[in-house]
Amino acid sequence: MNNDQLIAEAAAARLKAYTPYSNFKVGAALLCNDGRIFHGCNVENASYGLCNCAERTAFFSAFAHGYQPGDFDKLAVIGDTDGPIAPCGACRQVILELGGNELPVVLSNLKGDIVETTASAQLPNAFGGADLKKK
Ligand SMILES: O=c1ccn([C@H]2C[C@H](O)[C@@H](CO)O2)c(=O)[nH]1
Ligand SMILES: [Zn+2]
Repeated sequence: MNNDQLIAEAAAARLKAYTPYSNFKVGAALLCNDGRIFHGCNVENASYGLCNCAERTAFFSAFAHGYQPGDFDKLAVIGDTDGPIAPCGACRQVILELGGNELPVVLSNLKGDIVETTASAQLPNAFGGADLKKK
């Protein structure tokens, strides 16, 4: 599965987004190390703070199907942005913990701009589970 193929999966998921408030649709595709792909789209709510991003939808779907940290090979995300989409801070935090520091993250847009980065590069100096264990 190359980047273009995973981006195409994210683009297909994007079309399922529920976005009556922002009309800004985002898609994500999360590749597992057994080859399975989980899709995510943003799902909005009239109570705006309850909106869930495409990236977190994809991860939460994978966990609901029994996948765990360490099971993922790559995340692709696509939105109708000028440059490659930039995941929000909340998603960067979730991607880092559930996907792991080295998870490749492929960010793209409808024009075909693509950048490949990693979960940890997207959130330097992150708070994490290890911090909770300090007394
Ligand atoms: O990377 C991103 C950025 C934004 N959104 C969603 C959240 C909200 O539904 C809409 C506008 O912020 O786009 C995502 O799903 N992923
Ligand atoms: Zn987000």
